[in-house]
Amino acid sequence: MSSKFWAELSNDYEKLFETEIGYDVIIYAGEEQYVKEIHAHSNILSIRSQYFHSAFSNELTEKKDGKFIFKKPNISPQLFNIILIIIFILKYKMLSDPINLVSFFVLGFIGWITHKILIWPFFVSPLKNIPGPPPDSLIYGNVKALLSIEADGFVEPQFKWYKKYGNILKYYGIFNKPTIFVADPKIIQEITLSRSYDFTKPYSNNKSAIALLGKGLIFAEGDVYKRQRKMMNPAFSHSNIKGMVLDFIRVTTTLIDLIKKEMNQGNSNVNLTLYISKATLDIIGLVGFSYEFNSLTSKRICNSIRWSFQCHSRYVSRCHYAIIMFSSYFSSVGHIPIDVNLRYKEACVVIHCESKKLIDVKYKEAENGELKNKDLLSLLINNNKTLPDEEKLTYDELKNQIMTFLIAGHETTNVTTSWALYLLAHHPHHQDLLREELVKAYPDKSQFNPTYDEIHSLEFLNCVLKEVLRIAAPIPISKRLNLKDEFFGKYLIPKASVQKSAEIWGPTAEEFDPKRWLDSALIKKINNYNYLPFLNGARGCIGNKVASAEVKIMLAMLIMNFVFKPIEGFQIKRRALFTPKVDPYLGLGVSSYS
Ligand code: HEM
Repeated sequence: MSSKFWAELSNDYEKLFETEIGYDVIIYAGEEQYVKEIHAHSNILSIRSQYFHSAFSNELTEKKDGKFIFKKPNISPQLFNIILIIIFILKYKMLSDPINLVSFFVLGFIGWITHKILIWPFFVSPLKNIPGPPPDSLIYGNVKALLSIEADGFVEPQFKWYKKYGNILKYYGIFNKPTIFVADPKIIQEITLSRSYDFTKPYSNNKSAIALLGKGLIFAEGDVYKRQRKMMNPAFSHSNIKGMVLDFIRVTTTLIDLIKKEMNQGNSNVNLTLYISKATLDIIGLVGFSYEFNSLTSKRICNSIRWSFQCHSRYVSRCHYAIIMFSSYFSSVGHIPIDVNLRYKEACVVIHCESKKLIDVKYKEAENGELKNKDLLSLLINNNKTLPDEEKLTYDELKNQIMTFLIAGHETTNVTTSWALYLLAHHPHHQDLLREELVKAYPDKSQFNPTYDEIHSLEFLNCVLKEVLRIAAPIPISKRLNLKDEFFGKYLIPKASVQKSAEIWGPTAEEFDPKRWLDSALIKKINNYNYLPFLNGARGCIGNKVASAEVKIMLAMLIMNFVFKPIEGFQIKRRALFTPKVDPYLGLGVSSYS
């Protein structure tokens, strides 16, 4: 191809941008992992990279008042590319020279792949000098190591890297995409607190989750996010959460009855995974939207339960994880009609229909005045009615919060309770100490009916929960993408690493020891940036008080009723995916405590 060809192509490209999305366009350069301004369209390389970029990404960013904001292109990138191709074909009469046309695409593709996998990550990327592990493979970089199942306790792979390479390191993602891990409390403070709005959740990684959850509080950004969070904060107030305690107790009582029933049938080794998962689903159904999933007691798997479990099992499956990773490069991968994609799509449709039904019922009830229930959704609807139009949540935004609460509030508390029981079973001394505290406070367990404040006044229970969240954080990684042109492109904040650093937690940092939370010298060293199971700052977990009260009540009631022990010869591993799960399941020896 002649330089004239590229120069003219450059003009076409520029015109297209000018007419369709304005001149001052910033490309969110997926392949380069940092936002880059297109200063001029004269450079052949940048045109090539923009062209290929636009073929594989679907978001563009615009600069306004010095800030980068995400902007959907007026035309889809796919359409954009098709238009470009048609222009080439018409302009250069490529159809009359098919060899030329094919070689254009083949060479372009080979060049792009070589640049992306072999040249850019090692020789061009601004991250090239940051230390970190070498890639294990050209295709999946270090991702396989990150996803490996941990058999030796709770030490995540990134923690091993962090020990070797320091608290700012780089690993390679799919196609050797360099990604930064930060375990430096000062940088974490900057990202989560002082400049939290300069760092967004990376859209390309979250496309699949957004299809499921919609842009509720977890995935909203910018001003939309601020409006949603401001509007939703009051629903999570201390006084509202106090009212949820009875629901936590009611569901846990059913859970205890079921475990007792299984024991009465002669089973002393119990698979607790499904019980706990169902209990936390029932709880979030009640406190989230006064919805009776009754998953613990119902034999029939009704649609609503099926969609929830379906999306979890799909969502965490390795195959789906691989698809999520690859679809951040090739969005069409998520549309290939294979089983995993079809079932995921089906789950999304069912979820949206169920959420719509739920919200329509509430809207109808709300026509007759204020909703009486104190679940989160009712509180949001009541609050919404009082707000001026510009502050209100739209119908879709409210609908998206249903799935947001369900996913954010079910899996996290499920995983926390499961690991708490596992750890207490493996540390019988701490299990005994906890039971001692509980029995002292509530000698008659049938009268266990604590208030919100009473449950938080139990000191050792508090230590146990904090330690579980430190050693087995349910969300061990938060991903962020900088919107400003930073030296580093993309930050991954491995909470697990700051939460297990020997510098802060001492030589027993990797061990489960709830008593460390009684050490006043240690407490002085702990801050919001070296202990962050709920993250902190503007995007910290809105449900942290709900979660703490819920897990504490479940644990307290289970420990007052049962003694948990490991099953000899049965090995439990930690599956290092989104919320690290118990693998294959939480099997524990259970005996009654009376
Ligand atoms: C032990 C249980 C829980 C843990 C450890 C936890 C942890 C977290 C973390 C780390 C984040 C920040 C994620 C990120 O930005 O990368 C988060 C966000 C969030 N969590 Fe939780 N969570 C828990 C329970 C809950 C519950 C019970 C609810 C709802 C009832 C909830 C609702 C949310 C929501 C809506 C967000 C998004 C907040 C925002 O961006 O403003 N979480 N959670």
